[in-house]
Amino acid sequence: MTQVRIGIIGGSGLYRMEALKDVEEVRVETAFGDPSDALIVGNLDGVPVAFLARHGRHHQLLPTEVPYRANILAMKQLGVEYILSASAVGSLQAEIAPLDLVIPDQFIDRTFARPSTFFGNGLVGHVTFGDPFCPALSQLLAEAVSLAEIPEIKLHQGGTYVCMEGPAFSTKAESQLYRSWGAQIIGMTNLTEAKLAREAEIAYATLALVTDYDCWHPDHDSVTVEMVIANLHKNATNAQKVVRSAVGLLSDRWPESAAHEALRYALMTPPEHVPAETRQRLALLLQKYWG
Ligand SMILES: CSC[C@H]1O[C@H](OP(=O)(O)O)[C@H](O)[C@@H]1O
Ligand SMILES: Nc1ncnc2[nH]cnc12
Repeated sequence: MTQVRIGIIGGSGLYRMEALKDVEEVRVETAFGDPSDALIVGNLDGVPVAFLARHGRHHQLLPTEVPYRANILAMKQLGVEYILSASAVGSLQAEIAPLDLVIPDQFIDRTFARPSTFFGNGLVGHVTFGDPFCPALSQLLAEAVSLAEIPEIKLHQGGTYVCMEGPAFSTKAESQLYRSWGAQIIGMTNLTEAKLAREAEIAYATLALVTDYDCWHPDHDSVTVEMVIANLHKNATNAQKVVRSAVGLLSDRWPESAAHEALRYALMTPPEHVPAETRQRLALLLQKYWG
């Protein structure tokens, strides 16, 4: 199978990368089912990458329905070591305005109806997740924003992303609660993806595109899909420029990441006590340590 080291996951409003050349649609089957869509393998300025539309190319999958495990495992099967994610988010703070960019560094997990681990079925593992985004990859993404020279776009480096279950947006009481917790942005997808990427030893960073003020701001209307889409259309081109320059930087540096060794001290169950079927299903993640 084609091998690529860089994966790109596009969220709401980013269903394809226009600058991708020599594209091939790869239907990847995984032990956790089919990914959201075919992976689009091609090259960005000569660098091989694999692109995946998180909700499917026609946006058919709810945040709860996205097959996150299959998506991450499909990336791993292609050889991906770094994932750049692009996501639409609401702002929970006045100084983070619609159309701004945020590179988050923390999460608060409010999801409750989706699998978020590869472990279980006789294999217990606990990965370190204190820094849920890869700091080196996030720093590189910030440099890519400067390199992309996007006029009048403000970048916020760092920030806490509240990951809610959805699909309905938050109530005002919830939105105020998250503000009181000091969180900066809100979305419905990234926590699950980042956790699974960590378990798969893939470095993960997010470029968050702010589309709205959720529903807490007294001077702005509550978020609607129409609002999100209108703002995404305005900055989807910017997102692609940033991702493109990030891929260029990444292919020069291939930074070290603690994520690449995340399973070294995470596996609790001795291999001889793990059911053969579970070992088989997770072979790609375990083979480095268990042969
Ligand atoms: C269309 S608004 C809500 C939707 O947008 C975000 O998606 P993604 O993270 O894939 O860009 C948010 O998480 C919700 O899924
Ligand atoms: N306000 C919001 N809440 C949750 N997810 C979002 N995605 C974009 N805006 C959002």
